Amino acid sequence: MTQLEEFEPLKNDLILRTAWGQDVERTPIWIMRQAGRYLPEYHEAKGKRDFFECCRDPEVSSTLTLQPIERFEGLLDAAIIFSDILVIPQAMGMIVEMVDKLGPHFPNPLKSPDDGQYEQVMQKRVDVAAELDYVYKAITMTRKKLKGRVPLIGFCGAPWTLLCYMVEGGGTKIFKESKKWIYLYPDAAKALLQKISEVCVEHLALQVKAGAQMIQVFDSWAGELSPSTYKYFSEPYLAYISKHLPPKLKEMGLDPVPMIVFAKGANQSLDSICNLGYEVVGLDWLVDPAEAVKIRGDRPIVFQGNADPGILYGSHASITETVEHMVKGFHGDGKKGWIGNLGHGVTPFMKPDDLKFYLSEVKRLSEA
Ligand SMILES: Cc1c2[nH]c(c1CCC(=O)O)Cc1[nH]c(c(CCC(=O)O)c1C)Cc1[nH]c(c(CCC(=O)O)c1C)Cc1[nH]c(c(C)c1CCC(=O)O)C2
Repeated sequence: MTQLEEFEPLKNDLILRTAWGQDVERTPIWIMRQAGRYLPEYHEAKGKRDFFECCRDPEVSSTLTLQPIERFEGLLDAAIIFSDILVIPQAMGMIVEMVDKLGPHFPNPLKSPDDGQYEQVMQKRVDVAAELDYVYKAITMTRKKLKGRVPLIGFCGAPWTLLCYMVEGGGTKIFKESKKWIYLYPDAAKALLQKISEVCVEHLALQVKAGAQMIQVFDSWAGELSPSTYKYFSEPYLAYISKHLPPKLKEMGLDPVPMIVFAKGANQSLDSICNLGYEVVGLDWLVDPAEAVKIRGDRPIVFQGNADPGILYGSHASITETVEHMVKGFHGDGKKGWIGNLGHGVTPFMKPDDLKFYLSEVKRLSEA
């Protein structure tokens, strides 16, 4: 039994049926970063609160999660809990701040295996349930407020992407520290990746226990690795998560949930990503839908994506054209195997009405 009694039954389970590989009536759709700064109501609800303060307040987090569901009523087929991938480094004992207009900042990033911080992070026994209790409270509260309108997605960052943030101390264009870790201290990097992976499994399992009905692992920096270093520093840990989450859920008396992996920029490894044990593989816009379908072959993998988010800066005619191209490419073999999304998140500069048009075009053209 995954469902706590107080949750209403789902009125729209299209995305779950699609993720499990069933034939469906149309393509379900949700959007990465569908909640956030491009929505005026986000700024209003957030007020003067700091970003992580919003994540830590279940009432605020659930309000922000529901905003796109309410604005785009009937056009989104899933909600994603308002939280961040960087709550895991925080749970592991690191300080992370969100600096306005700059993004995340770690005042004390991990510098080398012999700085005291690394030792501390590696030694710390992480009590995930206690540290991230606010995420689970937000999920349970959001499930109640959703009243079964659409399923709720939980998520975490992939070990490789989290390592990048923990050693860089924030965003970067050159990945100097991350590359130093893998090329100078590969064993220490692998030990850290393993430790992060274990926290990821626990965090995902507890999100499902709290009410998440599907999960996504975001490997936003997968594209910074070469095919061979990706195999060594990212894939084994993505595989660790997909291998250990289902038995962990079983042990906790919970039903399995569909798992999505999004390894942005790692399209050269798409064939092996299709073997990682996830039901759904998220695609960025650098891979053509028909090409991805060819690489998938007859494996029962569902794709998610993948229009260039930049189409939302363009005309409605170009949005329609892009959606037609995706429908043709992904639906080559019938109305299954595709969850609509963009190839990455919406940006603060996009107009909600243009996103609405994209959502309605996927709906219209995929059911035709
Ligand atoms: C890399 C990453 C992060 N966080 C996340 C990723 C993976 C996805 C991706 O690749 O974009 C994931 C994430 N972050 C957020 C969500 C919430 C749910 C949703 O998708 O709507 C999710 C799923 C909220 C957020 N996370 C963040 C915001 C903006 C916060 C604000 O300034 O109000 C939101 C709404 C902040 C954040 N958090 C992070 C960064 C780099 C930033 C700053 C980015 C920027 O300035 O655009 C780390």
